[in-house]
Amino acid sequence: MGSVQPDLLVDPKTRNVNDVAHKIVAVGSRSVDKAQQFIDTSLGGDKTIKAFGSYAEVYNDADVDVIYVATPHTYHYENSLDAIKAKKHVLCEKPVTSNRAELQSLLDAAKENDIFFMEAMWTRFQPLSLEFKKISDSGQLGLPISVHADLSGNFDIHNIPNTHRILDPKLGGGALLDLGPYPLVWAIMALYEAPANGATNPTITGSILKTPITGVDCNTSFTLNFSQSKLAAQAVLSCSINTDALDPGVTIRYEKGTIKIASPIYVPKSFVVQYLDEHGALAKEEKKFFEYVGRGMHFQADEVARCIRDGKKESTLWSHEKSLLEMLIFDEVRKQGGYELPPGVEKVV
Ligand SMILES: NC(=O)C1=CN([C@@H]2O[C@H](COP(=O)(O)OP(=O)(O)OC[C@H]3O[C@@H](n4cnc5c(N)ncnc54)[C@H](OP(=O)(O)O)[C@@H]3O)[C@@H](O)[C@H]2O)C=CC1
Ligand SMILES: O=C1OC[C@@H](O)[C@H](O)[C@H]1O
Repeated sequence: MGSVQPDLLVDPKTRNVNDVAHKIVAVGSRSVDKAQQFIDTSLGGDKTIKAFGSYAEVYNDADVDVIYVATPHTYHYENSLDAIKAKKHVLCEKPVTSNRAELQSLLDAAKENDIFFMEAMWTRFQPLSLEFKKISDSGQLGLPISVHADLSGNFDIHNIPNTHRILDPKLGGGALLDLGPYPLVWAIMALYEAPANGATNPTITGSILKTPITGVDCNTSFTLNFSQSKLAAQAVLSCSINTDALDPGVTIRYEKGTIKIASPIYVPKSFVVQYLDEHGALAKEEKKFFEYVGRGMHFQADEVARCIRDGKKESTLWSHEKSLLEMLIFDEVRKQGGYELPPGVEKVV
């Protein structure tokens, strides 16, 4: 089961949104009882929501416009493809697929079927991120020089079953695919999207330490050099499944200042901007706080609704190009780190 649904119940007016609204029409599960249980426990028992015992029934329901895919990573490709073939728009959880080839195949199918498709990179749409982007891109801090970002989580890997999605290689287990999208989204926002970079791809170096429990990546770090444009900047990114997250989780240094993003970096509630004087000493510090009703997943849902209303097939803020870059980076880091998914798991290679 996914996690965007409870946020869809929040009145959009609480976040000053008046132009779009959301309605949960159906919940699909491999078990109808589980679908009904989710409706009862997470969606207030709303009798108007249909409980289906298969995903196909959701894809084929005439009242459904958009499918939210929130199965384990290695099922995103086939679930999204089935939805697209049924002519439904798709919001698919991160990481969007197991590899870049699967994503390209999905994007081809979305184009052929004239369907909107977006990876659920919810962090990109939060008000904090929009405010961060204004400051970062304005030039008031000068050019960005480096991004240090980490997302780790202690999943108690010695005590959870090997079949847990975080440990099972068949489900794309490990740190990179699950947690890696979040340090990466900050590097993409600060560096890839920086006006001076002009959407130029970085060079990629990755290192992986695997857990002997199942062989998935336990501690992964990757660096991205953005130096083929007017920018000369480096992102140093990391993720682990056996330790807690750093706080602040993201530090971005610029020629004339620093921005520190509070943990958790997937839904931060504050950041600090430090302005340096001409001697490099701290001249001024500003802290910005963000509050809203809900967990913060509704902002991406608003984007999906607006794009579909306006006939768009992709979001500008989290475009297909950015998801493709993400998968290119993850493929390369897994290659350099020697983490191969079991044969047959990747449906397109
Ligand atoms: N944006 C965010 O903050 C978050 C995003 N995620 C993303 O959402 C996805 C799902 O994560 P999470 O909910 O923790 O995962 P779970 O392991 O809890 O699986 C979610 C559901 O997927 C269904 N499912 C379908 N096929 C399988 C299978 N072979 N094995 C196990 N479950 C299967 C099950 O539903 P059923 O039996 O009802 O069909 C299950 O309840 C991941 O890709 C993750 O990256 C996760 C957490 C937070
Ligand atoms: O998307 C996510 O965000 C929070 C993490 O704890 C979780 O494992 C991940 O899937």
